[in-house]
Amino acid sequence: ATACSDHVETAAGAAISFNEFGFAESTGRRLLAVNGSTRTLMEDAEVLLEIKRRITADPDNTTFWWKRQGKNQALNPCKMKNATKQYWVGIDCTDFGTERRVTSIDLSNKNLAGTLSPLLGKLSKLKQLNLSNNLFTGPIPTELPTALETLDLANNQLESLVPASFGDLQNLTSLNVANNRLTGSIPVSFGSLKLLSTLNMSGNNLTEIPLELNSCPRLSVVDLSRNGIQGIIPFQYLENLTTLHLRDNRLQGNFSVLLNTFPQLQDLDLSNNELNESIPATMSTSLIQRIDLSGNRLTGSLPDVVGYLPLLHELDVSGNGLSGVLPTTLTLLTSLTTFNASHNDFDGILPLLAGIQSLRVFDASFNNLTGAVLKDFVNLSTLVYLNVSYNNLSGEVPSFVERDGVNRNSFLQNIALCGESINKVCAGSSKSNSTRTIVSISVGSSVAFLAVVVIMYLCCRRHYGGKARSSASVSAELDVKLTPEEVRGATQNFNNRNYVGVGSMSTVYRGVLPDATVVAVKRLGIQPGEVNEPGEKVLGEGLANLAQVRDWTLVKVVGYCCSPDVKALVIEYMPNGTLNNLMYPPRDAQVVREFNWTHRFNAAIAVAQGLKYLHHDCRTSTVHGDLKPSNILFSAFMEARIADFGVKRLLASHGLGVGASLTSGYTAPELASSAQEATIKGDVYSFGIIILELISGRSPQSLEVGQRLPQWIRATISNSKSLHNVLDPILMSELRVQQQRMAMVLGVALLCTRDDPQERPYIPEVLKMLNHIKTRPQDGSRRGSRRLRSSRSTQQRNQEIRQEVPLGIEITPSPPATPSSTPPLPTNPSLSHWTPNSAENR
Ligand SMILES: Nc1ncnc2c1ncn2[C@@H]1O[C@H](COP(=O)(O)OP(=O)(O)OP(=O)(O)O)[C@@H](O)[C@H]1O
Repeated sequence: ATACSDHVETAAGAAISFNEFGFAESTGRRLLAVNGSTRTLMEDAEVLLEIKRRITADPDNTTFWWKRQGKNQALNPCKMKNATKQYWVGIDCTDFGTERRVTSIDLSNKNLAGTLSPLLGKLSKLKQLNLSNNLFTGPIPTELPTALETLDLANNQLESLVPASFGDLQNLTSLNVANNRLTGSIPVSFGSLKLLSTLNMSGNNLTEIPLELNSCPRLSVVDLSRNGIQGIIPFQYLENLTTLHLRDNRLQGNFSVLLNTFPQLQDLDLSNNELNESIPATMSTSLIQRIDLSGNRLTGSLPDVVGYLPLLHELDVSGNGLSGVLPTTLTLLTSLTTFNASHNDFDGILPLLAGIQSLRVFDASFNNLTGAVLKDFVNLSTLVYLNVSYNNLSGEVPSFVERDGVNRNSFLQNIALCGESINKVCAGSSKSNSTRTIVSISVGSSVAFLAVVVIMYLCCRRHYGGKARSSASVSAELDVKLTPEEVRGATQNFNNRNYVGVGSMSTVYRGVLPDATVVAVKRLGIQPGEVNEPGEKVLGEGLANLAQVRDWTLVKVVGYCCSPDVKALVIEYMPNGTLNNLMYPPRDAQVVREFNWTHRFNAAIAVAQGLKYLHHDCRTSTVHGDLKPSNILFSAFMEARIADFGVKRLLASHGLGVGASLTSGYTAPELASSAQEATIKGDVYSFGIIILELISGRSPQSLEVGQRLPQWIRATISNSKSLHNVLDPILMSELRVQQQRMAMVLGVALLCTRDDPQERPYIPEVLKMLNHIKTRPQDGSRRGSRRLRSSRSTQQRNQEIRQEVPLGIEITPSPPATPSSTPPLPTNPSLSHWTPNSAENR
């Protein structure tokens, strides 16, 4: 009997000897005393049977032949030469003198579910273990085979602390436990892994990287992205490090050491962290090829030194607070393929990159760049994506060959740019705008309407940095009216193949415009003749107005069509679908798993930014009036944007769709019970419900009749004094690390959903609170004392939040920091590959 005898008893219960074919035979003796490591093939086989026993689902029958076979009930896990069937799939053996032993298990991608046997560690000769891409749950066994060289448990649902015993795997060269639910710190024992070369622990809930990783001299590829890792970057010197990915964490502090003391570094990704220093002025990593610092809070300039990195081919510093001119040394980067400096405060002229014959992607949008666009640059034949929109560029855009990604959309919102290629007549030019469909604001339409359009346009188009626009550019940029032929052409005559989804008043189709822009065409369900001719004209004007409301926080209305038989809005296509798609069936398990707290919190902040824009940053406040998850759409980079602003109200003002009531559960009580017009405080209520839904995973429509989500949540937490009973189970694994934030965000949502509209905060105040919660240190330490100028004092609001969430969780009152100008945008390429509509349409 041994400590593991319970497992042994379930095994064969008979001793084994080899027959002449190399098969083992039962001899009737008890077989395995798994007191230490396995010593024979038979003992290896017994452990494999125990591993199999822990597998609760094997839909492809992968382990079917893992059993005794033949007349003699022989047990041989090693594949016989030339065997094509009836062998133990996934097992490889190696000869050790006279004996064969199990040295490799590969059960990757087999849809297996179950738990990992603690006996795994007994396999004394096992060198390779690959159980990746399955559905294993439970903990990683603390005892693992000490001969292991490669261990791959990625893409399962393993849930535990990272065992300190990993440090005993002295032969380990590659460890991959990405995309599980591991928590806690990486153990300091990792410092003993002297042969470790590849370490991938991305997509877990890890919180700390130990300094001891610097003692792993062979480390070459490290990926710790998408965790909740806080604190400073601890790496100091690793001679062989080539790839370091730390994106989507909460790392702070200085990173100059990475660019100066890692001689082999080629690929550095620190995107979407909380780095707030400046980019180092010296860099000595001469092998570096890719640097991604996007989505941080970097300040200062982009130093000249980047131009002296001879092999650099990808540089992304977008979404920071960088300023100054773009360095002229960029022209020296002869291998550059991708340059992204968008969403910063750069000024000066566009760098002269026409000589870089490898350049494929150039994005300097949302800055303050000035000067002209040069002919050689725009005609660079390698360029597949160009975006210099939202700058102050001027002069005539030289003629160029339009192509995917390089077209007139590359130059949007530069007041002083003109030229035939962007359909805007240059002052003094006699050429008229000819071929394209400029909205012809008909002679018959009233001057008053034009004034309305111009005012709406001016107030609701905001440069990223809030710059005002002159009316001179307005008429030329109203290039949004499409003919029914163009809309039919884009959607292959509304072919069902292009069907995306349907709402109460419209059907949405995917479409492609002649310039290859992929769009969503929202065809309004208005029958020919339902609107008379004058009404149609006014409706067209209303749609044109909607197309002018533009901000990066909103789903862009690219154009509209208003003819007797086709009334449609042509909208930016959002490949990651709606918030509903991400949270509820039919949905993709991987997507759900990845729609974690960070994504949800970022989505809440993005929606608050969008509402702030609509309510307060326009000169004329715009009420959304129908905010709900199906009107929050996600871009390819998982940025949440608001859609459908004002559509239902526009239709209602024409007596259309009056039967299509506002979606229950999201409408504020004062509006649901009266015929009152939508209000901004009504939007705040709907927003609060959406946050409650993000936290609880419950749609207000899933509750019993008469029950409301805020009341249900208030009652549940005041009874249980715990977040457990209200939290979406998918977020449960993050609770320990994010508890304070979750509680505070919940408190904000409950403030927003107070019954009395007067008691609800305005959205800028909500945004400040959310930004503050996002930036506050997890340990609750206090920040500076800048005060929030709002209708209520910050202390009062903090007090209210705590009243709303009586959980016994310490919520440290501290004044909100001024929100950063550009909150980092979440990126998640794997989500962007997912097409919600394919699932939806099944
Ligand atoms: N811009 C877009 N990109 C991708 N998919 C979209 C886009 N706009 C809408 N959809 C999809 O089409 C569906 C129908 O959208 P629509 O706006 O017509 O209705 P809704 O907002 O879902 O409902 P309701 O009309 O009741 O408010 C959405 O649920 C979404 O899945």
